[in-house]
Amino acid sequence: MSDQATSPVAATTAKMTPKSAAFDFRKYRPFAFAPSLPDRTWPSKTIEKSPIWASVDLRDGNQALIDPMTIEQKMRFFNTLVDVGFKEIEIGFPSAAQVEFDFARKLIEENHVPDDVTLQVLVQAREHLIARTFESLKGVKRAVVHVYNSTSRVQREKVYAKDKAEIKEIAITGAKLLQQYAAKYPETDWVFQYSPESFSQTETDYAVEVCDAVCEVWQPQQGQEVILNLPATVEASMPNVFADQVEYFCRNLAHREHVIISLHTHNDRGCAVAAAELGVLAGADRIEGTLLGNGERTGNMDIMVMAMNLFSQGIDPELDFSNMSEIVQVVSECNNLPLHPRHPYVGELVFTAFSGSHQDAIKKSLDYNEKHQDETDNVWDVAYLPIDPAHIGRSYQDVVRINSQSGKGGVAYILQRNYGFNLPRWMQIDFSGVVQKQAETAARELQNDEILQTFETTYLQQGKFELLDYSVNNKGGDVYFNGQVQMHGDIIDIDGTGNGPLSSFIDGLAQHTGKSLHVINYAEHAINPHHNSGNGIDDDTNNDNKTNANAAAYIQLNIDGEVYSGIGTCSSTVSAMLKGALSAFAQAVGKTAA
Ligand SMILES: CC(=O)SCCNC(=O)CCNC(=O)[C@H](O)C(C)(C)COP(=O)(O)OP(=O)(O)OC[C@H]1O[C@@H](n2cnc3c(N)ncnc32)[C@H](O)[C@@H]1OP(=O)(O)O
Ligand SMILES: CC(C)C(=O)C(=O)O
Ligand SMILES: [Mg+2]
Repeated sequence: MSDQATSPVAATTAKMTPKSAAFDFRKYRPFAFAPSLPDRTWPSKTIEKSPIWASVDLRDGNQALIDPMTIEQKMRFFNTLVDVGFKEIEIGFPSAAQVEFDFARKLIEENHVPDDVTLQVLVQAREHLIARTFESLKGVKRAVVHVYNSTSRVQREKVYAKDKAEIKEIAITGAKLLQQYAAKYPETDWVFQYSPESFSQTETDYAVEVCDAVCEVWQPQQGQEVILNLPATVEASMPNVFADQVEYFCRNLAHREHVIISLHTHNDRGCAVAAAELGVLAGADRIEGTLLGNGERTGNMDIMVMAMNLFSQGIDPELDFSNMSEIVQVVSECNNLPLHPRHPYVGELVFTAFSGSHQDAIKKSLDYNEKHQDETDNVWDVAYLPIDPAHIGRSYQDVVRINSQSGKGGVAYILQRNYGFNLPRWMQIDFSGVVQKQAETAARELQNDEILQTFETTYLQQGKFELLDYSVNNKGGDVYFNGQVQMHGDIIDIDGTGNGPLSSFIDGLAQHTGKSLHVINYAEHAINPHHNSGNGIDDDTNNDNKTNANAAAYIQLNIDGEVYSGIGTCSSTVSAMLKGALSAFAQAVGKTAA
C-alpha cells in the first residue's frame, strides 16, 4: 500500500471527488492582469495621513438597493455625510431617473450644499446622458462630473464587441463631451473625473494608455487638476496585486503631477478595505467608498472602516465618527439594510467578550490603566479592544457579557463596573463557579441583573441568619464580642473573645455551634456610590466605624475543614465584616442542612 492511500488527507480527498464534480474549480483561471513590478515600492511605505474621501453612498450604494432611496432619504443621508465631514459626495446618476435629477436640483436650488462640499455625479460616455447631467447641475458653484466606460477585456470582447482602439475612442469622446458641455455653464467651477471602469481587470498598460488619451483631451495643469478613478469594479485578485496595478499606473501615467489618483474598490473577495489601503501605499490620493460598505454585490469599500483603521493608528481620519450610533441608524434606515452584529467597529458585539480569557485580559488591562494613568500618557492600550469604545459613543457596559464560556474575570468585571463590588481573586473564583453552573443550566447568556441576583442570593440574602445588635469592647488588649444573631428564627446570644472584632465574633460562633472556624482570607472596600444603584446593599446603621460610603467585606472561612466564602455589606465596615463572616457561616450550615 502506498503512503498516499494510507494518509487521512488522501482518504478525505478520495471521498470528496464524486461529490465535487459540480463544484468545479477547473472552470476558473488565475488572475491574468497583474503587471510585472519586481521593483515595487509600496510594501515598505506607511500611511501617514488621511486620503481625500469621496462618498458614493448616494450613487453606487443607491444603485445596489432593492428600493432606491427617495429624495427625503437621500437628503437625510446627504446631511449625515456632511456632518461626518465628507467634502466630496457623489449624489447620484442624474441622467438615470427623475428622482436622481430632482435630487440634484433640490440640493442646488435650496442651497443645501455647504461652500466647502463639492457635489459629484456619474454619467456614461453618451451624449444625451451627459447633456442631461449638466442640466441637472445648472447653477452649482463647483461640481465633479464623473464619466466612465469599461475597459476590461471581458467587456471589450463580450459587451461592446470593440477592440482596444475603439474602446479608447469611447473614453476620448466622453472626455470631449464633458469639455463641451462644461463650456456651456461657465459659472460653475467644473472638475472632470474619468474611470476606466473595471480597471483591475484591464491590462494595466492599456488602462494607462486610455487615461493618457483622456488627459490629452483635458490637459490637466496646476489649478486645473483632474481625477482619474481606478475601480476594482469586481474584486478579482489579492490586494497586493491591486497595489501593484496602482503603483504601475502612477509610475507610467504621463500627467501624474496634475492628476488626483482615486481608488474605488469593491468587496467581492472581502478585501476592499485592504486593497484601498495598499493602493494608498502605492500612490493613490483619494478613496471612494460608502459608509458600512453598501454597494453592488458584496458592497463597496467601507469608508468608515478605513477611516477608523487610520484613527486606531493615531492618524486623523478627517471624518468624525464620534456620533457613530446615530450615523449607523441613518445609514441602515436609508439603505433599509440591517447591520451585522460583528461589523468592524460598529456591530453590536464588536466590543463584547464572552470568553473567559479575553474578559480576564480586558479587566486586567483596564484596571492597570486606571492605576497607572500618569505613566500611560492616556494612550489606549487594552488587550482585545483595538479602540476605546467611548470614542465612538459606545459604553463599557457591553465590553463583557456572561455565558458558559466566561470566566471569573468577566463576572468580576460585571459586579465591579455595574454594582461596585470589587471582588478579591479568591472570591472571584468562588462566585464564578456559581455563575458557571447557572450559565450551563440556562444554556444561554446571563443578564447582569440575573448575575446580581445570584450574587445576592448566594452571599447577601442569608435571611435565616441575621446579625442583630452587638457591641465590641477592648479590655486589657483583648476584644470582647457580645451580641445576638438570628438563626432560623431563633435569637441566639453570641459571646466571644479575640484580638479584634472579627476573631471575637468567630470565637463566639465557634463556642455556640461547636464548629471549628478559622479566617483564611479577608478583604474590604468602600463601595463607590455611583455603582450602588440596584444592588443588595444593607444600610444598617448599627454600630461603630461608620463611613460615608457603603462598605463591602469579603471573608473566607475554614469551617470544619471546608472552605466557605461570604460577603457582608453595610454602612459600617465592622458590621460588613461580621456579616461577611455570618454569610460564610450560613453557607456551611446550609450545606450541612442540605
Ligand atoms: C460599475 C458601475 O457601477 S457603472 C454605473 C452603473 N449604474 C447604472 O447603470 C445605474 C444608472 N443607469 C441607468 O439607469 C441606465 O443604464 C441609463 C438610464 C443610464 C441608460 O439606460 P439605457 O440607455 O436603457 O441603456 P443601458 O444602461 O442598458 O445601456 C447600455 C448601452 O449603453 C452602452 N454603455 C453602457 N455603459 C456605457 C458607458 N459607460 N459609456 C458609453 N456607453 C455605455 C452599452 O454599450 C449599451 O449600448 P447599446 O445600447 O448600443 O447596446
Ligand atoms: C462607475 C465606477 C466608478 C464604479 O462604480 C465601479 O467601477 O465600480
Ligand atoms: Mg462601483
